[in-house]
Amino acid sequence: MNTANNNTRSNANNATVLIADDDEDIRLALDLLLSANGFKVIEASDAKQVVLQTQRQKPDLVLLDMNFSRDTTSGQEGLDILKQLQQSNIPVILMTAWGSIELAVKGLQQGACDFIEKPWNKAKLLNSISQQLSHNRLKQEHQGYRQLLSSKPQSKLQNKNWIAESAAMQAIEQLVMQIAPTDANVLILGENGTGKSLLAERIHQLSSREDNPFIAVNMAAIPDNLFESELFGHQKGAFTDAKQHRVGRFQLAEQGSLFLDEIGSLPLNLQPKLLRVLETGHYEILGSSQTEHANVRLISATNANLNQLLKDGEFRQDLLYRLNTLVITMPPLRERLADMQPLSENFLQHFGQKYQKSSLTLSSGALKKLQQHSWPGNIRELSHVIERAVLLATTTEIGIQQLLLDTTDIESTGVTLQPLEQAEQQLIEKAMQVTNGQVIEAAKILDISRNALYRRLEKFNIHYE
Ligand SMILES: Nc1ncnc2c1ncn2[C@@H]1O[C@H](COP(=O)(O)OP(=O)(O)OP(=O)(O)O)[C@@H](O)[C@H]1O
Repeated sequence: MNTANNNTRSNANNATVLIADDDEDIRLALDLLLSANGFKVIEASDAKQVVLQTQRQKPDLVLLDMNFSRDTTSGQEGLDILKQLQQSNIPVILMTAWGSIELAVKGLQQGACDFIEKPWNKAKLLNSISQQLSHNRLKQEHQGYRQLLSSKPQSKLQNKNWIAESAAMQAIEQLVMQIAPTDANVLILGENGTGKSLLAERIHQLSSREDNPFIAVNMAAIPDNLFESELFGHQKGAFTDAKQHRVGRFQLAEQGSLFLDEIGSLPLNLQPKLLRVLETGHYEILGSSQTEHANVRLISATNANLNQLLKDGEFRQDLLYRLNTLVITMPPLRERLADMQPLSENFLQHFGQKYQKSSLTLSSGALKKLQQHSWPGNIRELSHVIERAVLLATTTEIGIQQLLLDTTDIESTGVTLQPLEQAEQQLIEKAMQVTNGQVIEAAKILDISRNALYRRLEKFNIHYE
């Protein structure tokens, strides 16, 4: 038996097909063909029976003749039944007389999924039935997933406080408020643990798609040979290991947002496929020849240097242009020191609850220590440090000792030995830069008074408002 027939058999899987035709000989011929290929067959010889059989036996597919009464050729009868079948969500394949393309097109426009000309080609007919059955199965599975997703009690973001008090984060907030309601693709850049994933979800929550799914995919965690199936889904039997149907992430995110994290990990040979969906909205489920249409907003993120990947020929320029309609660069934690206290207090409260230690506070020494650390792992690292401190706490105040931060930070911040006054000037310039020139906030970071900072700004001739 050839592969097409094997696929038909595996897709038949006891599927029930209703043959709706007034010609007894045609019903018999089709019955023989379909039964021999593993389908359960029921029959209807007039319009009334079609509706009745559909309600009672709930077939998985209907093969519908367009002209029930032998002497009519208008096809109106078939179109009328088609309309009634639409409500039941059962796929319908039309059977039309040879040469009646116009009628077939009308049927397709009104919701039929395919058409077959009489006299039929056996392999073609079996193939079409098999494809429509698996497509419908995928559709149902997909609806099931979406119901599951929409019944999620709370999103990740609703459980978390979004902290953005520093000047750098305030600027990002302003941008997010502007771009979230649009459908534009967004690329989020930034070091590990800076909050790229949380920001992606925030953009989704602030968009008109908020009631639809937010689907996140970590591209770095997918083996190369499974990318296509992960993104676009596959049909049973599409490749050796495809034992079950799989709904792709594009389909799951339909009407919602798709977040592709670590986009730099997308293999070069698959980049044209993603580019095609972004350009045309079209893609195919693996193993199916039917073209699907995606309606998703794409948010992607990476900590990789995409420009370097471009230079090295590992990332396509045209794909980057599609992804980076809008770019947001998350600042590292060491450049948003005004967020250190609220972030730490947020984690203190969270882990205090988790480990049943209430009313925990940070000593001023501990806060200063946190502000001096270089945080290569950014907010994720801060959350781990605070979790450990909560576990180690013996009183309600967390001190420097519980933070267990070593003193090697200076090396990792890349500070070089230089005249003290020069270092002072550099620190002040940096503080003014990360606070967007806000003197009060910069003074807080440097832990000096506002007047002391003004004096130094004058001394070093640094511009301020
Ligand atoms: N603005 C914020 N307010 C509160 N918590 C935050 C904020 N940003 C990030 N976090 C927390 O920091 C941790 C890391 O965030 P997230 O996973 O979004 O970072 P990421 O940049 O996507 O990391 P990676 O690059 O490793 O994928 C999470 O626990 C997240 O809840």
